[in-house]
Amino acid sequence: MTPTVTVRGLRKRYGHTAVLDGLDIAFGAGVTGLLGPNGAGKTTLLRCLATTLAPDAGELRVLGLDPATASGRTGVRRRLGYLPQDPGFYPHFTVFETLDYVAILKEMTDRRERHREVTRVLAEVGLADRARTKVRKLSGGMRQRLALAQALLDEPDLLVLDEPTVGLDPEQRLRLRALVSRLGESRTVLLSTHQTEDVAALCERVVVMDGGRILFDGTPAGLAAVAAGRVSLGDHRPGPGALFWRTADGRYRTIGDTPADAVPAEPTVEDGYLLLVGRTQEAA
Ligand SMILES: Nc1ncnc2c1ncn2[C@@H]1O[C@H](COP(=O)(O)OP(=O)(O)OP(=O)(O)O)[C@@H](O)[C@H]1O
Repeated sequence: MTPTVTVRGLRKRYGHTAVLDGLDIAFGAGVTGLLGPNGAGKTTLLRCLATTLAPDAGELRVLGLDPATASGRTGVRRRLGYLPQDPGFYPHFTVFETLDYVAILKEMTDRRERHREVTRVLAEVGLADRARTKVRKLSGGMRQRLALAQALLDEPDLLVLDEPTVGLDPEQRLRLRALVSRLGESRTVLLSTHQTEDVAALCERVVVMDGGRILFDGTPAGLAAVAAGRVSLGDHRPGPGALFWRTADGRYRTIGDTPADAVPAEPTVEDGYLLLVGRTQEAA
């Protein structure tokens, strides 16, 4: 892998809490998913890469540039598409005006070319028929698609997407998967999510973070394999302390020690993630 993004010894703390605790990692072309519980440090890492937050210590190289310098930050921003967790839009702008405004900030000076690009990204996210709608009239899922559209403007080399599937209906989620996987064929896409199905379906690499550290870095199949031999299906309710739920066919699916009458089941990415994160939370 030729790294597009390199992170060495990255540290960030708020007050006495170390949110990123000496992180070392590199990312190359393709789609990488970041998983981790609330507060794990995913957004903090993505914000450092997107140059909206300065780390306390450590080295970053993003697209060959150093975000610690003013010229490096400008260079990264020119080639970056960033979907922040909480994008602030002007409610009285229309969808088209919002994207046109971001495109101007991205230095797209030719009006005709810029409008063509806005039209293209609107079609990519299925909002072409909403171009004249005011942002305040959009549904939550439509607003999320608008946020994604602004990240796609001007074909960025690096896409940083913080929880891109939040609020999307199943059809739009599928559409986003198709779009992101296509982009990942030639670019670096980093996305954070709580949806293990999206990771399994879309990401060739998954990184699990907790407490500002990396717990796992590998393929979705490798993360599922963390739970190999520790997932089972049984007809009887497991004892207290077990992590289980009743499935649609009335059987009990248990993650962890196999109850006496249960049979092994195929582990999923979610099972591996739950075991990994559960173990560290028990140890904490
Ligand atoms: N501006 C801030 N001031 C103080 N603490 C902050 C700030 N931003 C983040 N934090 C804290 O840093 C920690 C990591 O937050 P971060 O948003 O990076 O986590 P996350 O993995 O993205 O979580 P989530 O899945 O909930 O989005 C949390 O404990 C959070 O409360």
